[in-house]
Amino acid sequence: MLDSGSAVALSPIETSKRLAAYTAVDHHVKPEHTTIGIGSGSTVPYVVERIVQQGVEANKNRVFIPTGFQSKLLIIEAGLNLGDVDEFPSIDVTIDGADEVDKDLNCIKGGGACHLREKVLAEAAKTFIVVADYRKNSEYLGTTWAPGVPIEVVPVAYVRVLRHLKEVLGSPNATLRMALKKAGPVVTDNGNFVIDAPFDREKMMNSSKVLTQIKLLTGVVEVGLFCGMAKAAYFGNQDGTVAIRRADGTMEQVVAMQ
Ligand SMILES: O=C[C@H](O)[C@H](O)[C@H](O)COP(=O)(O)O
Repeated sequence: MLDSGSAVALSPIETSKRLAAYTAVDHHVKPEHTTIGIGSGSTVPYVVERIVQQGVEANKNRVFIPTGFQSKLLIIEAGLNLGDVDEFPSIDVTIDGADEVDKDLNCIKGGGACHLREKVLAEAAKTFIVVADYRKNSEYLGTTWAPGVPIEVVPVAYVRVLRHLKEVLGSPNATLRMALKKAGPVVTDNGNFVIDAPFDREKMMNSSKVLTQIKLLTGVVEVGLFCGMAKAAYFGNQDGTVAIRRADGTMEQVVAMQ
């Protein structure tokens, strides 16, 4: 799982993900960091790959905290020390993927239904960094990520929440996320369902308001809108560069180290 960077030729998209992940690790996972949050999705394996490349000595006293089942396996398979956020509630740096990131670093997350634990680890971190390929780099949320805002909801409340989203909050196409290789809905690592709720451009331009409105609905556990949380986002580009967008408004384009 973790040898994708060496012998196998990567597709342009995978190469972009790897560029972003490697650069973010090089910039933010430093020798003095001992607690590191590992996010979910298809970009994060490259984060783990780069951390492993820092060597056994660098990693022997570090603890890695996963955001779900997938990242837990990644940590174990890489031979890194596994911890949990209830034991390590303060994390030096968390690096995670995103489904879309806007110009102010607000993110849609939860395409893999992991956004509850991801948000816990993002909040627990002194530094929260996002890594993604160039397709996720948008001016406004909802531009390229069509399914909508992922919402984790307790099963007993999903019908009520869906109705409220459609009839009151202005998301007429909100749907319960269905599993692909199982009959019935996607069930999260926490035993809950996921609703995907698309909103129009005008609403998504004020994503913190959308977040607050949804979060107030009874039965909603967490919303896949991460507003004002990321310190920086790293986007791997097709030309081999990485675009870095920081929370302080600065932007930079760097040539990535392989
Ligand atoms: O629930 C899943 C997460 O929020 C992922 O971090 C997100 O879907 C991005 O995944 P990928 O790196 O595969 O695009």
